[in-house]
Amino acid sequence: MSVDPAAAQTLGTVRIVGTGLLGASIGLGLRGLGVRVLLHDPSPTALALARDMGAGELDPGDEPVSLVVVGAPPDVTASVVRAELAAHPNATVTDVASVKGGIAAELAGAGGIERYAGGHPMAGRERSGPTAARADLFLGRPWVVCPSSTGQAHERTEAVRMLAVALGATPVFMPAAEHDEAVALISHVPQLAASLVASRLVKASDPAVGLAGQGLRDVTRIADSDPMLWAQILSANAPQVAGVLKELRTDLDTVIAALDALGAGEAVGARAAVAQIVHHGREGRGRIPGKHGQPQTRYAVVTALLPDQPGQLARLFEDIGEAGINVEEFSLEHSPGARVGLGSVSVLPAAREELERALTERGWHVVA
Ligand SMILES: NC(=O)C1=CN([C@@H]2O[C@H](COP(=O)(O)OP(=O)(O)OC[C@H]3O[C@@H](n4cnc5c(N)ncnc54)[C@H](O)[C@@H]3O)[C@@H](O)[C@H]2O)C=CC1
Ligand SMILES: O=C(O)C(=O)Cc1ccc(O)cc1
Repeated sequence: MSVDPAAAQTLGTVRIVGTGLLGASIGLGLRGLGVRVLLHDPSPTALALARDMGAGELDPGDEPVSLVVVGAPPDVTASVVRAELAAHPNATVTDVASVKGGIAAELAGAGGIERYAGGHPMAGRERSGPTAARADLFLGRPWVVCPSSTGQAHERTEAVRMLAVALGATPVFMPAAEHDEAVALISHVPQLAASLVASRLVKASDPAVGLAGQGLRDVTRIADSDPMLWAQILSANAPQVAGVLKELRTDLDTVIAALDALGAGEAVGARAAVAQIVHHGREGRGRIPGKHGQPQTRYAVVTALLPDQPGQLARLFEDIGEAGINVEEFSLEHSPGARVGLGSVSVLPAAREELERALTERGWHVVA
């Protein structure tokens, strides 16, 4: 999946209201395709940062726009959409809020509602604000489009579909209620599960936490998310999320009962119950689209062992630079007290072999 300059050309001038992670990422992606992007945010800092990052220009306020994208927090999205519909009487207005049903209900009967089609790119990060924005955030990701009525004019939903296609996403048309049920299961409960598991660590002993490996990091990655944003998302989708959690509670009760039985020595059937949960988990994970349930790989990752000594990171980057390879992303995994860290260098897939060879030649231990 790649960006689509032809789709971008159909968009006309795009106004982005709310220039945080999502708004600035959309701006960056569209600017890269030559679209005129006008930015607005009540926070002067968020606005200036998005402009400085190249997400668009400050909206002078007197230019006609074809499409307005609202990237504001969920709890103000409906009122911002309403104001944008009124201020831009010919524009299509869309938003990117994570929950759609409440916004659709709040907007029922609003002036110009026939020009609004909600959206939700299924792409994000655990960081917020324009400095976390990236033009390639939406590549290969679903982008849900929720028409505001069954008979909505094609040109309105088409404008939102083209926005998604331009940014390399896959548009998926879905009614708001169906969307909200789905995201409770695939996004909101996983967020809570990550937060609940990570919360168990707060009072854990240092030696226990020191044993942490990649499994714990994988399971808790999104526990780093913004509490304010998630309080809004979870409250906007409360009944749907609670429904999934109740099913989860039934499963939890089954595992707890089995483990209690094992602990008490009355173990007939208990091992089977535990194995069944793990088996079902494998079955469920197998249903996640993408290779082995992983998100589509944009970059190849080469991991090198880094001795825990001053200057090693600088030496690694110098060696990569000398090899003429561009680093797209970098992460360092290092457990306190460990004598080595793992430096993961993300590069374009075509550069992977060359990087492995260059690092090995320069004495680095590249981890398979
Ligand atoms: N963070 C994520 O991973 C994802 C978030 N979303 C949705 O995208 C929307 C934006 O989220 P983020 O970009 O992560 O948040 P963010 O916190 O990075 O950005 C939100 C921006 O909206 C601005 N804002 C606040 N009140 C406003 C108002 N009344 N009018 C206009 N702008 C206002 C803020 O100043 C800030 O710059 C939310 O509705 C969220 O549900 C959707 C997909 C993924
Ligand atoms: O980081 C991830 O994997 C996410 O799933 C991020 C995310 C957060 C909120 C959304 O509404 C959509 C996507």
